[in-house]
This record gives sequence, structure tokens and C-alpha cells, in this order.
Amino acid sequence: MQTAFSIRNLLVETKNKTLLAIDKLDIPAGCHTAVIGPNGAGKSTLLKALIGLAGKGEITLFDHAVPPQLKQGKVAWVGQHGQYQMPLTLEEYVRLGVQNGAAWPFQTASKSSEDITELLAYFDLQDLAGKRIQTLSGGERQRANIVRALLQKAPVVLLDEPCNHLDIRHQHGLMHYLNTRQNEFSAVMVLHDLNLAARYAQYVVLLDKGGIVAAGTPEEVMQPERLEAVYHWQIRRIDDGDTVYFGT
Ligand SMILES: Nc1ncnc2c1ncn2[C@@H]1O[C@H](COP(=O)(O)OP(=O)(O)OP(=O)(O)O)[C@@H](O)[C@H]1O
Repeated sequence: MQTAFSIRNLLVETKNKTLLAIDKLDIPAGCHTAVIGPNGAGKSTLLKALIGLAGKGEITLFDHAVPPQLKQGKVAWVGQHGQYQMPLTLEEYVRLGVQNGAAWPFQTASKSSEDITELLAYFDLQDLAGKRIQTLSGGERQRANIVRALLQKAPVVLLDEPCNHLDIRHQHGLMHYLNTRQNEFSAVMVLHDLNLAARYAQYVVLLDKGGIVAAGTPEEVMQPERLEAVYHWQIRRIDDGDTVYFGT
């Protein structure tokens, strides 16, 4: 299996504390990875390390050493906090993604106005295209952030809690969109919702206290006893024969 990110001897630390220590982790390409774990486990820190914003260690992307250009947006990024003070309409805001998507070895797809129209329609934003971003709701802004990142047509998209502010339709809509585009890009996403992780991710990394507890398929990783030990809460796994759910 091809590897998207290959991580060796990653260490992220402050003066007094180790935030994340990972000896070895290979995040597969051509599928979507969910990073799960309790608050403070190190999930966002891992995503930051993947784009070179945190830590020391060896990280390769499709077997290339991660170069400084990654910091300039060659891996698409949906962060937890957007910048909404710019005097832009929603359409102008998402078009920033097109401008960020400069060529780099893995960049092949073209970026056309059809992409924008299609993505705005899919994420139900077409009627808001002319609206100022400051006036959008939380969920509308989050969807705009997602469209802006997807327009970069990068081979890897990192999403830090992308379902924040999204209603149930748009949560599943986003996950469905990602799963139908696995031949175009690999997504690595921080998810708090275990049900979304179990249903839509093909690879799961469970973090706790700045380290990896388990990594593998959802079935391998998301065992109730293991989740209970990490989240310190009773967790039940319910399999209705079609879908696996996690409840308390
Ligand atoms: N710049 C920093 N300086 C000091 N500590 C930090 C810094 N950034 C993160 N931390 C700490 O590192 C730990 C991991 O943070 P991180 O944001 O990666 O957690 P997370 O798993 O994404 O959590 P959450 O689910 O709450 O978003 C936390 O204990 C956090 O307080």
C-alpha cells in the first residue's frame, strides 16, 4: 500500500512538556484517515506536525521529504479557526483556495470555474456566493472553508474537526464527498464523532496523552474496552448488521 505520510521519530515538545511523541506511523494513501482521541490527546498537534508547523523528526509525503513549500498551502488545510475579517464575499473567499494551489510535484488537476460552481452547489452555498463572509453563520463559514481547501486540488487534505458547526446533513454530506474522491486525494481528519470515524474512515489513529494507542482499520482500533480506557467513559458498540454505532 502506498503511504501518504511516513512519520519517524516525531517529537513535539515545549520547555516543560512532551506534547506528542511518535516513533513510527505510516498514514496510507488512497484512503481517508481519522485521528481520534480525547481532548488534549495531541490530534491537532499531529496535523500541525504533518505540515511542518510543529516538532522535530522525519516526515515524508509520498516518499518526498516535506519541504518548506508545504507551509505555503500545497497540502490543503481546513483549520479550526478561520479568518473572517477580510472584506470578501463568500465566492471571493473560496477563490483564495484556487490562488493558493500553485504547482508542486503531486499537483495535477486543473482548477476551473466549474469546480467552484460544483463545489458551492454540493455544499449548498450557491445562494450565498455574493454574501459577505462576516455575515455568514458558523456552519456556512465552515462549509466555505472546506470548499476553499478542496479547490486547491491538493493530493492530501488535512481537516481539523471539519464537522464543527455542521448539521447532520452536512456532516454526512462532507464525509460522503470525501469518500467518493479517494482516487483524487487522501484526507486526514481529526474527528470527535466516533460514529463518523467508524463509518467513513478506512484508517484510524487513536491518540492519548501525546502518543499512539492504536492505528489500523476502524474494526481493529475501535474496540469498546480500548475506547473506554482512553475516554474514561463507558462506551457501547452497536452493530445493526449494516452500520456500527458507538453509544454510552
Ligand atoms: N503551543 C503550545 N504550548 C503549550 N502547550 C500546548 C501548545 N499547543 C498545544 N498544547 C498542549 O498540547 C496538548 C495537545 O494539544 P492538541 O491541541 O494537539 O490536542 P487535541 O487532541 O487536538 O485536543 P482537542 O480535542 O481538545 O482539540 C494539550 O494538552 C495542549 O494543552
